[in-house]
Amino acid sequence: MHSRIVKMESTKKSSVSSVGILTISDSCSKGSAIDASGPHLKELVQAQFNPKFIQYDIIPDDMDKIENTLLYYADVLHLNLVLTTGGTGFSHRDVTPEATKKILDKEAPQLQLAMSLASLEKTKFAVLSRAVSGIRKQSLIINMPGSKKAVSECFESVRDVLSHAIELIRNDLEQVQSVHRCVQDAQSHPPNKAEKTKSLPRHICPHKTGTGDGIDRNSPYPMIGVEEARRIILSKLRQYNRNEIASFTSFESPLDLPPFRASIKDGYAVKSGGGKGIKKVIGYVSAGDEINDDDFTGDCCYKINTGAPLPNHADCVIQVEDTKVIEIDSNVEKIIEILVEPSKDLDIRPIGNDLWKGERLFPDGCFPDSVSYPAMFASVGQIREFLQPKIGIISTGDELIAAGNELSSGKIYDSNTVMLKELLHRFGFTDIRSVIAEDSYKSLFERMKEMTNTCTVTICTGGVSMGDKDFVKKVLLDLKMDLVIGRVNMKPGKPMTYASNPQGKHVFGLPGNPVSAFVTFHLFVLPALRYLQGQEEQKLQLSVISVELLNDSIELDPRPEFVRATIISVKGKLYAEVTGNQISSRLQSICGADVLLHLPPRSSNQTFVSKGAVLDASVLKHDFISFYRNQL
Ligand SMILES: Nc1nc2c(c(=O)[nH]1)N[C@H]1C(S)=C(S)[C@@H](COP(=O)(O)OP(=O)(O)OC[C@H]3O[C@@H](n4cnc5c(N)ncnc54)[C@H](O)[C@@H]3O)O[C@H]1N2
Ligand code: MOO
Ligand SMILES: [Mg+2]
Repeated sequence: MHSRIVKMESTKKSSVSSVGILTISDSCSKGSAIDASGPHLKELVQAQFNPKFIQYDIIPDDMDKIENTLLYYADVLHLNLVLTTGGTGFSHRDVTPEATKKILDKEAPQLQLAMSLASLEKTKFAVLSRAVSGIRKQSLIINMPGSKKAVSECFESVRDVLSHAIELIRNDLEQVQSVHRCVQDAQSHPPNKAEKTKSLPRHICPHKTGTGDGIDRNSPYPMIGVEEARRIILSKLRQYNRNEIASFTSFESPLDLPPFRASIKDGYAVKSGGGKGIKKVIGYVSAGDEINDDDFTGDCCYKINTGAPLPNHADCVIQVEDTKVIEIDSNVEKIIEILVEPSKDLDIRPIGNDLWKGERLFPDGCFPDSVSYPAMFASVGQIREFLQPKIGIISTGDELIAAGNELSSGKIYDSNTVMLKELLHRFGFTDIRSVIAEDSYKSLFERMKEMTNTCTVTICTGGVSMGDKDFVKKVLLDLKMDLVIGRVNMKPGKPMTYASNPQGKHVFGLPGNPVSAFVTFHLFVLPALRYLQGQEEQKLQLSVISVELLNDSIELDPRPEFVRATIISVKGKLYAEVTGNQISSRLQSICGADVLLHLPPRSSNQTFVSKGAVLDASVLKHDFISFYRNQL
């Protein structure tokens, strides 16, 4: 897919602030034809709406690609308006309407009628268009034919109603989503019928999505679920960084291992044809010796060590335990007796037994990690470090003083930088730089620009919530990054922010509270870093186990909660005990934290979890069992 993001400064306000233009054409996608209708649509859209953001792509006439791109535009980019051009006719490759119908929530046939009537005034061939229009989530999607003239006519016939159509879609869905969120956050108080109507949203939802200014001071960012946030981040990584990820299937061994026939035992190299009995010891072979090519008779043998190269004319090794010394002189064995019948190839590791020349270092389904990757390369003579994404840490805050310095009034020590560095080391990431940014727009803008220029992943802490010095989101938008996550429905970590750009740069704006940063690092940053190391997608998240709760009772929060807990093994069964007060400023709650317990959000039929509840828990470290006991 050829992809280009065009962003413009807005001068007049329009409700159409983000537009997708999708050219669907085999020949334009291959480069054998030049797309005229897509760029023309872009000019028309720009003149009509002056949107802040236009996403323009060219893809072939392929059902799956069309469907996936439309889903990406509607579900991930949340574009207001999506105009497709091409693939609407009668030829066998034309499948745009079929792919579009598959993803629409509602059809809007009158838009097509308006466009058809306008086109029919110019040409009777307009009846040969099968285009469809409709709504998916908050996006209005309209198919148009694949010529410059046709898109002009079609756009002209509907352009005056598009802005209003989008206002209707956004208001409607905003309302529904706000109610849904309130239900999620406070399920003990489900909205009644009146509350669901547009004019009566009386229930004050603490997490409702607003404009963030004027009288509506709620965050303008929708609060999405943890799983949805993970999906969005992964889709961005796949979109922007897939090609950078090394394919482990391509590494082949340049040599055989072992490179020679090697003895598996300490013993005697013999000719199996010589049978058992008395043998004259005609030499000693140790690991590292050259391969011996001298022929010998069946009544002779070589003393040999494990790993030593087998003499070329021997075909069997008899271990020391199956022999007897008959004659020895000054510690040098002269004659021995073989007590068992020798058999060909016994205790010999053939050439290429462990890895043969041309064999893949990392077979299918077996992905390397920070140990096996450099070790496998070293075994075939190559020095290779495991993939190390460049990582930048920015801690924001005028209050921060680095440990080791004197604390003055109103200041606190910076623990986030140290914690994140140590976590990165724990998980094998070494290419790290860090900086502290002051709580000013200028300072943060400069630090963020610098970091995003040099690093693939920037982990920023603080400055993502609602304060007048919380500049992270604004800076990311001004750096023209796609800010696709502004809040997540979780505790702690609600203001978690994520943005990326087509250059494959990713920024995680973690909340400043130290425990919120700890939790969101594990749930969102670590999987992204693992992706960039080439890890298998199923292995990006922390391992999840089942544990039994030891605490008497824990009150549930309206948000799903990730609670730090210590693991106790009682005869192999795993129990979890919460690490004290869980307020997100109390760093001490990560002391002794072996897992993050997943607590469900409060609901009308569940307001707390009690002792004995079986819960999922994300494992934070390898040595995750703190105590072993015989009984509780
Ligand atoms: N009006 C609202 N206020 C807040 C909301 C909200 O929804 N509405 N959300 C709260 C939640 S939840 C969190 S979490 C925090 C997130 O705050 P920020 O990401 O904006 O972070 P800061 O304001 O910069 O700092 C918060 C807190 O953390 C301390 N901090 C920051 N950096 C460090 C560091 N490197 N080492 C140690 N401690 C650090 C900072 O001093 C503050 O105490 O917002 C709530 N507010
Ligand atoms: O989500 Mo904040 O992280 O509750 O403290
Ligand atoms: Mg703040």
